[in-house]
Amino acid sequence: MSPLRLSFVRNLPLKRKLMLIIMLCCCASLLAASIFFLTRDAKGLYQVQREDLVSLAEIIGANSASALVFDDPESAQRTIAPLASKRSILAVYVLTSEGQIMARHVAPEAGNAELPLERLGSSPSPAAVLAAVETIRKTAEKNSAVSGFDCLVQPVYFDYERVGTVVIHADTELFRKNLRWTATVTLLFMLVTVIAAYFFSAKLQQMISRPLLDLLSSMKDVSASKNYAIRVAKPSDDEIGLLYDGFNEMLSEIEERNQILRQRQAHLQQLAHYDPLTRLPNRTLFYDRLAQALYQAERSRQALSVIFIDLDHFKDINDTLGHRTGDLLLIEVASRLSTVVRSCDTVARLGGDEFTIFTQNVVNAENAAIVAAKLNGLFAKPFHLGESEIYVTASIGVTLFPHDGKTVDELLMNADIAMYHAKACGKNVYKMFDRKMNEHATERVTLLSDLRLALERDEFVLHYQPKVDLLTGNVTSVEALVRWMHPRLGMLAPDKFIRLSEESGFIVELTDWVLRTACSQAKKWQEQNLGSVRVAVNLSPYHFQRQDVKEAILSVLEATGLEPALLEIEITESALMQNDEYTCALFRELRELGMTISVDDFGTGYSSLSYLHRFPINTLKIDRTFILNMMKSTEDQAIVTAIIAMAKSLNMQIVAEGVETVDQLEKLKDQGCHEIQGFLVSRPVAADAVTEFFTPENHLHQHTDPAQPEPPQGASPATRP
Ligand SMILES: Nc1nc2c(ncn2[C@@H]2O[C@H](COP(=O)(O)O[C@H]3[C@@H](O)[C@H](n4cnc5c(=O)[nH]c(N)nc54)O[C@@H]3COP(=O)(O)O)[C@@H](O)[C@H]2O)c(=O)[nH]1
Repeated sequence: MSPLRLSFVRNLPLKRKLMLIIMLCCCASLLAASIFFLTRDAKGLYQVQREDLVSLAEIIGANSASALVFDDPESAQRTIAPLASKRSILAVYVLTSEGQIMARHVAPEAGNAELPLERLGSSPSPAAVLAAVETIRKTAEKNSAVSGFDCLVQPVYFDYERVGTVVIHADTELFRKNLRWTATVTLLFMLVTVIAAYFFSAKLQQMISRPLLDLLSSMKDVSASKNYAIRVAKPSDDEIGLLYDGFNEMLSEIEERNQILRQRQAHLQQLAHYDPLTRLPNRTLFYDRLAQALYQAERSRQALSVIFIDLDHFKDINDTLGHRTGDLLLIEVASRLSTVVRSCDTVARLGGDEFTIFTQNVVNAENAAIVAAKLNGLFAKPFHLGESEIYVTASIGVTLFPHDGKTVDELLMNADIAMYHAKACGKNVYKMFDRKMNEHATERVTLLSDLRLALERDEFVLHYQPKVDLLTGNVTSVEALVRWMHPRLGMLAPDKFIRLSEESGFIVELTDWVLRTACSQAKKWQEQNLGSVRVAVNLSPYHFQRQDVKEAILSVLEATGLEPALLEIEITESALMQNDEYTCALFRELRELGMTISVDDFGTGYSSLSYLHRFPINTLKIDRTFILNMMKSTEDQAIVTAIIAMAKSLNMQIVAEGVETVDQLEKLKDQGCHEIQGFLVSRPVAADAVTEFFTPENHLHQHTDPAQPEPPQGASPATRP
């Protein structure tokens, strides 16, 4: 079959295909059966006719044998005369063995038939007769029943000797009639059977195709409705039933996968839009909601406030009490913040300890300030975090739409700027945004870009402040304190740029510079025969985020040639607690190399006695706020006493920072403090002025005036009486 036909069949609907197959099979088998039976019937009919002819010929032969022997044509003619009444016999000839026709009977109906012996004429020659008889015999052997007549050549014997031949021509009409009848019946039977087969196959194809079509329609339903909970009822237990089972199983699997996908999608949605720790909306969702709220507010001409909240000293809490406590604090803060706002407002966590809120339908700035004050009040009560109870404050910045800004970015930036101002104002307050604040922010950005160039331009300078032994009055070491000679703003103190350096990551480069400059200066002093002047360098907590602090310090020592024993590392209490395993190991190594490790601003952090004990620390420097207040506050006095006692019990050296008055000095002496540092001795001075600390006349006992200003670079310590 051509490929075109095949594809035509292949593309037929299933029920047509089934019908076609059934009908083809049925017709083919009927045809084969009909041909078989028709052939068999034809053969049988022909056989009967032949047998009749043979027995007739034998009878004629037997009766005409004596007539042939005795050459009696009349007797032979009489023998065949009764055949005239037999309509099926067309002609009968009795021939002598020499070829003479002794008797003949030709029926009138034989006129149409081309009888061979009749074609020879009325007196044929014996040879022609014999030749014609031979032809008839050969024809008879071929069973030529369809040539219009049948013939038979039968030899006649007398005493086992052939005496003649009987030739019979019979009419085959009856045979053909019978055959036609059989064929007609067969055809009719075929027709009836085909019709029956058609109806039967129609039923059968329905049995097969209906469930398949039903399944197909269910599939379409599922596909259109996307309802994978649909199940199809199995019509039977055969292969089609299995197909239904398979379909149902597939739906169950899709449903199950969809369920998982939905869960994952919901989870992703949650992750994409919510902060996993506090479950508050995250930055993305906050931006989105704020954008929508701004759109609404603009249409309804209403005001809206955006509030930025940043926890004060959150890093210290994280570093000292651990990240778990930090997390608990954030969760608790989130829950407190949510109590203040209405359901139409949004509280979000932007990241770290930064929270944002927007409140809708704000009547005026006072209204927004009330909310900010309420938020501020949330931090008045302590936070119970596991076993700890701590007080935490927050700095809050508030900005208003449309007054301060119109876009999400603008408003968030303003609220952030206002929050920074709240921090700068001593923290634990809220500040309403003011356009002037922008100028400060711009200044900050300018300062940051200046900062990056300052190293190249050699704008940093170190001042040194001495620490004096209270027993001997001698200077034990000098602390290197950086200053920035800003080309436009003049001499800037570290509090103007250290935090900015830390936030921008510049602190690493700056600390490297301070370390290198301080060490090479200390080496110079040594070479100037001032003796061994130990120099103390402040390391920022951010500096410890690099893992090669030790290598950086050693390479500076190697480059400058300073002995490790002449270097003191100062680190704040909060930095000490951060990354404690690493810091502890680092300090141990630095101490083993001979360096001194001091903890700066001690008392402001949260370190416990047991915690401190684990660190290889040489010196504790009591924060200057305690020294400043110790004369008027018994509490601060008690803290100073406790710190001194604790340090002594841990065999640590004690330095009191910020000593400005003789009273403070005397008190500290009484308490058994080892060293002091402060304006009473000297303000930080330029490197050249340091030499004076080491002359005998510049002894502690001569220092009296704490109020002198910080001297210009190169000036000598102004504290000498
Ligand atoms: N990471 C780094 N931090 C540094 C570096 N240089 C300084 N700093 C830190 O900056 C903070 C401010 O320092 P500074 O303005 O230099 O102030 C120091 C002294 O001037 C001041 N001081 C000393 N005595 C008195 C006093 O009697 N009264 C008074 N009101 N102030 C006084 O204290 C500062 C030194 O303090 P400390 O470091 O805690 O010993 C300051 O925290 C510096 O640490 C740097 O290179 N890297």
